Amino acid sequence: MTPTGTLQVADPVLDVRGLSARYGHVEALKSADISAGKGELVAVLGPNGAGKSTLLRAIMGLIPNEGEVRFLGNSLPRRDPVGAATKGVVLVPEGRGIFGPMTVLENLELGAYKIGGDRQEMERRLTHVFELFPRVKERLKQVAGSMSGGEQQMVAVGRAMMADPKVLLLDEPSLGLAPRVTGEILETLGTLSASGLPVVLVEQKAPLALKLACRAYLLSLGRIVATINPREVKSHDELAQYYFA
Ligand SMILES: Nc1ncnc2c1ncn2[C@@H]1O[C@H](COP(=O)(O)OP(=O)(O)OP(=O)(O)O)[C@@H](O)[C@H]1O
Repeated sequence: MTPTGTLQVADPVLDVRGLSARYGHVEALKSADISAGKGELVAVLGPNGAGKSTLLRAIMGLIPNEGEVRFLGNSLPRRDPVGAATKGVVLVPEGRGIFGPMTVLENLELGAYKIGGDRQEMERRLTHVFELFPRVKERLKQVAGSMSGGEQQMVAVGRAMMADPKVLLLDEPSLGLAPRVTGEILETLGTLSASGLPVVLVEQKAPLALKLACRAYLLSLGRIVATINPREVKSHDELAQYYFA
């Protein structure tokens, strides 16, 4: 796992400028700027309640927001999550959001609902998911809710890939998972970004995310307080000043 890319993105696929969001009186996100270009995996780090999930929800238009989200050079409408997903901005939410009573295959096929009855395209996308997560292929008929947490996360990422994303947003995919399976999933995200797909990874486990990311944004109390080049972080203690500020 090696960091790729640079701190400057010339032509970002996703370019978030001055994005703010509030819940009632709580200003959860304050004028955040982040970007992700082709082949980049960028991490969003920060302690509990820093605003990481809010940032992803605001990018998707799931919550009221101010500011601008530019995607492939055009502004996304402020509150149109379905439109954003249809264009290729795809979120793997915290908690995975898979449909427990449905089979693994049904969950995956739902991710590609846009293509309708095009079986050939469906098979092509499924093959790609099986290459990424061979274990998923072995469990296609299993009810998704009966899988382990790690397997469910693989299905969640797989379902997002079935939508043929142009940028992939993930909210703490490692939550509650054992280190080995977390490593497997993060390594797959590294493979995806190396193949060109921009990935925005919200993660509390900073050391893991920094191994993969070309750039990390540190959120604290709703504000991006640092943009980090992971290659320049000598020890995790350097980040602690922001976590405990
Ligand atoms: N639905 C909501 N209603 C009111 N306040 C909320 C809501 N969701 C989040 N908040 C508040 O907004 C702030 C940011 O929350 P957010 O979930 O974005 O943080 P986070 O960095 O993702 O935290 P965690 O790592 O614990 O998931 C917190 O103060 C939180 O309490």
